[in-house]
Amino acid sequence: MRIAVIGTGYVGLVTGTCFAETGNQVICVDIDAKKVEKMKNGVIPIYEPGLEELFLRNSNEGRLKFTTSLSEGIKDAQVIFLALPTPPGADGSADLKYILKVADDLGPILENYVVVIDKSTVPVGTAEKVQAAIAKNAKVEFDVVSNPEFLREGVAVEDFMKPDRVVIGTKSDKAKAVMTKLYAPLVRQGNPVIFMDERSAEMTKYAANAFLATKITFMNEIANLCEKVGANVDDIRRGIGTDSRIGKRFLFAGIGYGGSCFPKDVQALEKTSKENDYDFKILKAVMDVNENQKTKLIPMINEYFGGDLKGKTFAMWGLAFKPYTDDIREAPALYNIDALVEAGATIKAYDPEAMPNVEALVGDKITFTSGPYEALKDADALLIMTEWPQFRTPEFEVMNVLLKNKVIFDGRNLYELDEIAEKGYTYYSIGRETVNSKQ
Ligand SMILES: NC(=O)C1=CN([C@@H]2O[C@H](COP(=O)(O)OP(=O)(O)OC[C@H]3O[C@@H](n4cnc5c(N)ncnc54)[C@H](O)[C@@H]3O)[C@@H](O)[C@H]2O)C=CC1
Ligand SMILES: O=C(O)[C@H]1O[C@H](OP(=O)(O)OP(=O)(O)OC[C@H]2O[C@@H](n3ccc(=O)[nH]c3=O)[C@H](O)[C@@H]2O)[C@H](O)[C@@H](O)[C@@H]1O
Repeated sequence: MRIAVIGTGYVGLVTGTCFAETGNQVICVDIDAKKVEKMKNGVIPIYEPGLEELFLRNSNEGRLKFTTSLSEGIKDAQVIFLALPTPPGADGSADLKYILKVADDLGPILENYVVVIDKSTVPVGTAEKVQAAIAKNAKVEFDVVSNPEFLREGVAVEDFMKPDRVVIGTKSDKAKAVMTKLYAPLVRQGNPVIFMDERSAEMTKYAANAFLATKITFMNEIANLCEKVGANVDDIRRGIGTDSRIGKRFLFAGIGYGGSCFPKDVQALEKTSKENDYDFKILKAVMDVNENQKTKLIPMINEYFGGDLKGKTFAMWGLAFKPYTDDIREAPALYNIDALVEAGATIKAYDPEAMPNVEALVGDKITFTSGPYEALKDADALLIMTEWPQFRTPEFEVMNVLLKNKVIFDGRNLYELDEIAEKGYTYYSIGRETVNSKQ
């Protein structure tokens, strides 16, 4: 099939590359000329495990091409994916300006029947708006389909190639047939393609993200209560996760959910509720709890240092909103940087992938180190913000020498309490008893 993908961010580039891998001819369109030039020269603009290999293979074999020209990109396309940003507008609702601009531009240049696919996360009713925007100037028949994406950053290729399910919202039989053919190679393992109407597909995406954000937040509240009653949230997680009705995944307590999607999508769904005169109380609580959770370690740090952080130096391990990505959008680390710097502290940070993005954002507000141990040198304490695997089994003997105080504030519960007590560390984590080894 001939495919155009408009927007080459995390979703667009993965979509384009993976569909090229399944044998389609793909042209990716982006307005960012620098990015397109890079990709034309075989340079992948984002870090996503496993993507580069597929990107290079399909580019070299001529199935994956790049352009800044919408008309060149969509010429002869049978399907057009819209993988454009839908950031929060000033009032919290999803801003559709990128989507509707491209829809406006598409109308006059369509030459044959085409299926236009909303891959972006968009509020209920957007397919109809896109349909209307294209129809204003279109001279040919077309369908607009809602096909939300459920991939996670860091495992995007695997999620895309082996989806738990594919959701397709359309009432058109013609579009249904095209979509069935397109996804056939990805759903061979028996994972279902679920057809529904456009509005239900749009709502499914928000329901999935809001449910997962709620699940995490529920565990964060259990963790907060565990700290008060002297229970261990990791035991609770094991104790409830084994119940197949609850499930083992997305039960990890920590310093809140971040990323480009959960925060904005929960907010946008709450906004949709409000617009429809529905008071979605759980969503409001989820946002409220998550806001506080992000800087949950700060009072603990203050407690340890007697309320005065002026002149203190903190080593920070992890900046990305989660491991295996360089994405720092809504990363809890950023909120902690702000709070600590405001309190007069200095931060030396290390992250395997996200440092360039943080540097571009905060400049010399903090310093960056070339490895995790370098960050510890003369630091008053270690803070853990992201659970990169390399932080899980550090060399404590090396750490003992570098850190001024044997104290760790861990936002991701990387270490066992008895192990850390044995090493002589004072250890604050989430939803677990504090290990106090202070002399
Ligand atoms: N990042 C993720 O893990 C997931 C994101 N989504 C949704 O997918 C959508 C896209 O998200 P990301 O890929 O993260 O966005 P992104 O911000 O990484 O990429 C968007 C791309 O679109 C380009 N663009 C903007 N206007 C354009 C135009 N007029 N023509 C061509 N290109 C244009 C930008 O230059 C950028 O390269 C959002 O709605 C998001 O909520 C859905 C599932 C997962
Ligand atoms: O719409 C989207 O963009 C995507 O949003 C999330 O994917 P992503 O944001 O890439 O990352 P997740 O793995 O879901 O993690 C999100 C946040 O929740 C946090 N989290 C996750 C799981 C957990 O148990 N505890 C927890 O605090 C992570 O640290 C991270 O900050 C969803 O998992 C995807 O299905 C969805 O497609």
